[in-house]
Amino acid sequence: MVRVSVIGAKGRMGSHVVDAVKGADDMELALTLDAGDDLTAVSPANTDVAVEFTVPSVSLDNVLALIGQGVDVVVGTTGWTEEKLAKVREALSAAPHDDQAVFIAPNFAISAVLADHFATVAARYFESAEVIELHHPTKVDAPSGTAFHTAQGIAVARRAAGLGPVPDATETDGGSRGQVVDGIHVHAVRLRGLNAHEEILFGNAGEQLTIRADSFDRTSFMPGVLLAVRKLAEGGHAGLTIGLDRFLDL
Ligand SMILES: NC(=O)C1=CN([C@@H]2O[C@H](COP(=O)(O)OP(=O)(O)OC[C@H]3O[C@@H](n4cnc5c(N)ncnc54)[C@H](O)[C@@H]3O)[C@@H](O)[C@H]2O)C=CC1
Ligand SMILES: O=C(O)C1=N[C@H](C(=O)O)C[C@H](O)C1
Repeated sequence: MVRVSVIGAKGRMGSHVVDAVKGADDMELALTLDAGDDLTAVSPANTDVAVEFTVPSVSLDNVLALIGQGVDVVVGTTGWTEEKLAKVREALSAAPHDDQAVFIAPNFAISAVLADHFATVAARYFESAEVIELHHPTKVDAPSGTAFHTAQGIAVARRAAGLGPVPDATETDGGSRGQVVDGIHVHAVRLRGLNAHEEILFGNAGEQLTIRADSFDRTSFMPGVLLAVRKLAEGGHAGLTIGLDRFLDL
């Protein structure tokens, strides 16, 4: 049995993870912690894998603390920058065990992971590309971690194909053109009734491709979370791994 502790267990995602772990035949729920709880309670004596879904402002500190405790960590919290990732890699290089693993995914839903993947495939064939993410109005960060990751993937693919900047004649902009991530405009919608959605728009003269992923319910993220837990528990993923695509045969 894989012993799983959940950090952020009272949150929207954390509470779903608690239920998913309880419902998995090969896992048992170890500790459930939330704001104010002491992470040093999590250790190899009680936990094989910790799952972290909290808020971007605290996630790095939590992950560093869990590495120090010697447990593998699956992270779903957003807000990861290159600087933060470098701190995780540094902590892992000084970790208690050589084979210690941290896995971070901007999105655990198969629809979103595939949309992201298809976008990187499509990117080199189109002159224009923009990303629109649409979420519930209780989300604290914008743009979504997924949209940020998608835009970066498109930008890398465009550069590799020798494409220049996206065409855009805008001269006056009060913010309507969204946030520019690596040259790709990303727009964030917050609307009651939505959960987590992303549209990736590609355009050429006279044609358009739209790739859209919809997570209507947080249960959509749970198979991906459990897959990541199983992958870390079986070993062979030492260090920092980013993106569920790494565990799918894409
Ligand atoms: N990777 C993925 O597939 C997904 C990622 N997310 C991301 O997961 C994160 C959490 O989202 P939600 O669950 O909707 O947020 P939420 O606000 O419902 O839950 C966050 C939880 O973390 C707790 N918390 C705050 N500080 C803490 C600390 N220092 N230690 C332990 N717990 C602490 C809060 O009390 C709360 O219970 C966000 O960054 C969100 O973007 C959300 C959905 C899917
Ligand atoms: O806060 C959310 O809800 C979500 N957060 C993640 C993100 O920012 O990409 C994943 C998904 O979009 C839901």
